[in-house]
Amino acid sequence: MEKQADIFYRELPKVELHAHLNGSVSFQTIEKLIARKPHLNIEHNMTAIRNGQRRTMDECFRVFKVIHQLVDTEEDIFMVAKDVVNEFAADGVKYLELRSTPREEIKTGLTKRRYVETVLEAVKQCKGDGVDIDVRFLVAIDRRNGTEVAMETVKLAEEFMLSTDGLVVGLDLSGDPTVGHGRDLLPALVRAKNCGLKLALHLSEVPSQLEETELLLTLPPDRIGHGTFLHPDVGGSQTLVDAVVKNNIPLELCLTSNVKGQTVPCYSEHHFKFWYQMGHPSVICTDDKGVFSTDLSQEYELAATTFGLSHEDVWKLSQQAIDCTFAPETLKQQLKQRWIDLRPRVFR
Ligand SMILES: CNc1ncnc2c1ncn2[C@@H]1O[C@H](COP(=O)(O)O)[C@@H](O)[C@H]1O
Ligand SMILES: [Zn+2]
Repeated sequence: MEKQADIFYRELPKVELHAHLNGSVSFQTIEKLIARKPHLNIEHNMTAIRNGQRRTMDECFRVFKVIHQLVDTEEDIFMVAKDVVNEFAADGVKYLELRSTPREEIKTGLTKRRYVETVLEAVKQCKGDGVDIDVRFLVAIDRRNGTEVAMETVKLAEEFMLSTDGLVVGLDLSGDPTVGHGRDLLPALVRAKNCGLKLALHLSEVPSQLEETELLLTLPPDRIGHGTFLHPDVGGSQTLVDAVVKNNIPLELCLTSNVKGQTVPCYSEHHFKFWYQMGHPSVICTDDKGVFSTDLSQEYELAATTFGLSHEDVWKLSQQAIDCTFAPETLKQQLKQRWIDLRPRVFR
């Protein structure tokens, strides 16, 4: 991260709903990982995209491969998860839904189950340490791994949902959007939905996925990641927009991620404008704060300066995000009270 957001945005209580664990690893944590694994010869410029730089989606996905090389043991995952949770808390995030793809690393003996357990242990330790943030977890399906792995992942997520006292709340569908087809993953997603897992799906992140998007919208998902190419001006369709509006599906919008990954030409052309103007539930998120060198305060500030939002508009935006969480009703009420309590301090 190169520049800090204005104090208003940092003190604003925030909800983060779209954060991939390994994309959220900070510069400082990468330093520690590089020191643990000097033989990999990994340098900083291979793990983060600085301000002003742009990458193709393909290049972005190569960055994740590098980070995965650095994060391949239980100890690494534990440290990464703890650091990421602490960093979001330090940035004023009061409620975080973290997502990550369970990985198996034969070399280090890591299993998918241990992977998830380790992340959850880190989250619990943060809670025990009194870190001021509520965290929930979404198990991620990487779309490039196909039908069987997707089904396995859903079964794992289901088990964790039932055994973790509400810490695991849902499922994410992510991975390189140019690889694979949603149709192959539909049975797994249907099963997830039927067993009570909430669905947060990356949808229409790249152009020309009308058919896949239409199909996945029939589920329907509980939230949409990006939805960059849903609306007709960019090759989507009114039918898709209508389906999203009719089902009132909130969008998770990640400005810097989309601009640096070049699916959106510049901030002012971000589809935030389209959905926000319609009054559709839109939640500002980071996606990968480490990889894209940002944080949630900066993303709120960017949205405000780009689209001329007042402090009052920004406050409403962060407050309305509470209703888009997968948190139980009691926690939503607690969060709303937190916002009321914190308001005088933010607007002092
Ligand atoms: C830039 N837009 C994006 N589009 C789609 N998937 C993305 C993504 N950013 C991140 N991921 C998904 O998250 C993984 C890294 O975190 P975890 O190892 O799961 O914690 C990536 O490998 C990819 O599957
Ligand atoms: Zn994402």
